[in-house]
Amino acid sequence: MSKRPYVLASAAMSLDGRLDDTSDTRLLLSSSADFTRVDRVRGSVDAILVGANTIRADNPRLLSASGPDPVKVTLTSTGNLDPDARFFTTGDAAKLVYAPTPLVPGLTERLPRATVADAGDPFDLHRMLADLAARGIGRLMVEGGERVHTMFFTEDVVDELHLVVAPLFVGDEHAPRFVGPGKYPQGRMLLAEVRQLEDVVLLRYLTGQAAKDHARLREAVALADNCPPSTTFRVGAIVTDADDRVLATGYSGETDPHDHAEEVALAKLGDDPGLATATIYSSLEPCSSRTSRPKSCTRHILEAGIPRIVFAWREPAVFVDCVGAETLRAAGREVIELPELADLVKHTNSHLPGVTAEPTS
Ligand SMILES: NC(=O)C1=CN([C@@H]2O[C@H](COP(=O)(O)OP(=O)(O)OC[C@H]3O[C@@H](n4cnc5c(N)ncnc54)[C@H](OP(=O)(O)O)[C@@H]3O)[C@@H](O)[C@H]2O)C=CC1
Ligand SMILES: Nc1c(N[C@@H]2O[C@H](COP(=O)(O)O)[C@@H](O)[C@H]2O)[nH]c(=O)[nH]c1=O
Repeated sequence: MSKRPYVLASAAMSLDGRLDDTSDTRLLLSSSADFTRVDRVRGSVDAILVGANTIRADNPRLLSASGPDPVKVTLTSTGNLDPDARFFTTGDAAKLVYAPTPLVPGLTERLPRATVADAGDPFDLHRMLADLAARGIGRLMVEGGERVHTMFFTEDVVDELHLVVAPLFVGDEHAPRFVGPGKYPQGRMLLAEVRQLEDVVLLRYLTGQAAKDHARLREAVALADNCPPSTTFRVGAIVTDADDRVLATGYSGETDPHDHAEEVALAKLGDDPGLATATIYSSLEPCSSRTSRPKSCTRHILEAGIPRIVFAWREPAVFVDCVGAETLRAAGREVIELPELADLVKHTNSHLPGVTAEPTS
């Protein structure tokens, strides 16, 4: 299977599941606090995608005030796009238009501010995603509308969904829905977060590997409850193989007061061949320097050859300035941070100076 970006689908819908009404003006479903959140998510991704019909209906800018503007992406089968639409005229980031092969030369001439990319003939979503990955897009936010969300979900290429429910009805059967009929992946998604933002509710769901990572990391976080009383960090770690089977677990102080969770788990594995395709889950960013022992957990992970590291809480500068995540990334390892679980970890570490946790769900 070809490489594709991490796909985050985002939508705001009414209580009757509509993305908009059928009037000429765009229906604001999000609250002001939610628009601020959406702006932050836009600032955290590499690219943002909407369907050509959303450009025609809303004339969106798709910019971010809170981060670098993401690359803008759209897709069309007709080429019916206005070169003066705000999608093309606002922001400095690149604009990409994916179209079926026969349309590419004509559209390239008509849309001078954009790069028109070949999506195959017929249009191939997987080819488009592979092309985005090849252009360096690691995280793609998909804002809709209905046809686009339907296609991404039925093709099973969504990793995360941010669904906002607004407290109003649209009541028009011609208004666009969040998604239409189709053959969707079976099974339940993982509900990772529920957040109230003024009068709307954000539901954050995860699928596939993203859901597995979240669930395993939660287990690693809970392991830290076994740590003996300590004046340093209380951390839990789990090593899993390529099939998500647990190879080993560890927690701080498990056998000796100086033990770190990751080194305890790794010491149980020796040179297990499964390490070459393993993932290590740690509630805290792996340490990059130590006073009590010669090797940092970052060094242990590098020497064990583990290719994937998932952690929740970036180490705060309580004792040292940690560069574990940067060091592992620089060495070519895949490092995934799930900050939504950081408050749980802070809660277990509230004995440390300056560490306070928000209430957790
Ligand atoms: N509330 C919210 O969060 C959001 C609401 N919206 C709303 O959604 C509505 C638009 O939704 P909808 O009408 O479904 O349109 P979409 O925005 O999903 O765009 C559909 C268009 O995208 C292109 N397209 C889709 N699939 C393909 C494919 N496989 N190959 C080639 N091109 C493809 C086609 O363009 P073409 O016709 O040019 O061939 C198609 O008409 C608007 O009212 C907008 O306000 C949109 C985003 C977010
Ligand atoms: N109406 C609506 C959304 N609509 C999305 O926002 C786009 C407008 O972007 P911009 O012009 O940059 O502000 C619009 O085209 C559609 O993709 N999004 C949401 O989170 N909540 C909402 O209620």
